Amino acid sequence: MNGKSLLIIDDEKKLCDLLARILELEGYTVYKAYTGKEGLALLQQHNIAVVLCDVKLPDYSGIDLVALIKQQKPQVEIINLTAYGTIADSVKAMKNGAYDYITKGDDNDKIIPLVAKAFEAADKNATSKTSQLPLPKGFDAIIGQSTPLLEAITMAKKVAPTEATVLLLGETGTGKEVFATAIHQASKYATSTLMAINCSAIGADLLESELFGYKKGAFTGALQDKKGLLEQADGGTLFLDEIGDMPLHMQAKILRVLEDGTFIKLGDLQTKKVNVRLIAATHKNLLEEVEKGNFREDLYYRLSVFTLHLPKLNDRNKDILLLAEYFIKRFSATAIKMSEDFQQALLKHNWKGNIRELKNTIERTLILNDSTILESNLLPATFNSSPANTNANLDMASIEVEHIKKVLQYTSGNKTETARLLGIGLATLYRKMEQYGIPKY
Ligand SMILES: Nc1ncnc2c1ncn2[C@@H]1O[C@H](COP(=O)(O)OP(=O)(O)OP(=O)(O)O)[C@@H](O)[C@H]1O
Repeated sequence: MNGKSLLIIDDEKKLCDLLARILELEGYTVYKAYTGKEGLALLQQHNIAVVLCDVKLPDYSGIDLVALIKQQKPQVEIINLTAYGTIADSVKAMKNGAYDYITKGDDNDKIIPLVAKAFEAADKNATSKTSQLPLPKGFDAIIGQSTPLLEAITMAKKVAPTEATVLLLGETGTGKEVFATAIHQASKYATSTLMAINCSAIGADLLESELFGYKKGAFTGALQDKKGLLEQADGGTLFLDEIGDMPLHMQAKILRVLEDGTFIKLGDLQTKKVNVRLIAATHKNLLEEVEKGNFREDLYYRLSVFTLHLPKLNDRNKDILLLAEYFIKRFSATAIKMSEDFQQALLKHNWKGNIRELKNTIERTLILNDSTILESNLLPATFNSSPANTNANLDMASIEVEHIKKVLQYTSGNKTETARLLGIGLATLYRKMEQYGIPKY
């Protein structure tokens, strides 16, 4: 036994048992589940680091399940098992954070090394949680000194100790979740938990059962009663990210929670009451969504009592270098400075992905960097307007190969993470790996 635990979720019992035997012989402790629900329950009960999961399960789509597992246990790595014809689904699942996928029957010899790699990545996830710098908490985690950001912080500090619902508006990567966490931590609800869910990441049915919970027998596969996030957050805060994507019928249920704290579990007849503070966020213009009929007007007015607008990074230029320095310290153990050119390139860039993009850019640059000074040539091509090396395509290709390999090594072969750091789509990464003959692991 190597003491490492994994979970196989597959409704094809024979295949599930066979895989379990193969992996047990490798020394893993293997848990088996034939439905998504059983799998989720086992994940809560045991210290499981890697999940092998069928893409098509009787009660869940594997794509939704990946998002859900990643949301509940971000350190866990998931390998999808696909049949021919469902590879497109697997690529979607990887976008939701799956580690990799493997074709059933065809790839048996690949399973063992892939599982070993996934365990390495899961270990890394677990340890990276405790990075060199102790992570600042609450409002201290919000880095920046620009006027629009300081104004947002002042407002957030005022509303935090109250019971008011807060609506956070801002483009992707502007720090809505960071603000929601800070508000929770500075509130009386901080003695209980902050539960968060992204309403756009999972399908409508799953979102409903995750939020409101269900009674045993409410639908096929509801084998036992399940508490929803609302109940789990009782006494604490529920953060509804991307609320603009919540289906209309669920908006009605959320409105009721806001009005009197009550809701009904799926398959239940009785009303439950909770004391939960709601924080919602969206990058959408909710008024426009109201006009289009996609968002309830009454919920909009209920939510927008206290609205906080988070500024785009380009509207807070003063913070770009401050944030860059902060991320350098977080990601690097040694003292590293930015050259003047590097700083200018950061200041001139159009940060469409806002702080998330800046954070990823710094992380990527540090991987490539071998010196104590970050130079602008380490930045992706979109940052440098200087004429590119026109010498030969071959050179560019070999640089690209080296770069992809370096990042793959850094992420222990995690393709989703690699694509994220490279700033390209997953399908593009796969295409490039195939084109350049870069081994999958
Ligand atoms: N002011 C800040 N100081 C330090 N880090 C920040 C700040 N704002 C955001 N970040 C970091 O940037 C990344 C994106 O932030 P966050 O997830 O809060 O954005 P978001 O607006 O919720 O994005 P999305 O709408 O895509 O969910 C996170 O890694 C977060 O830690």
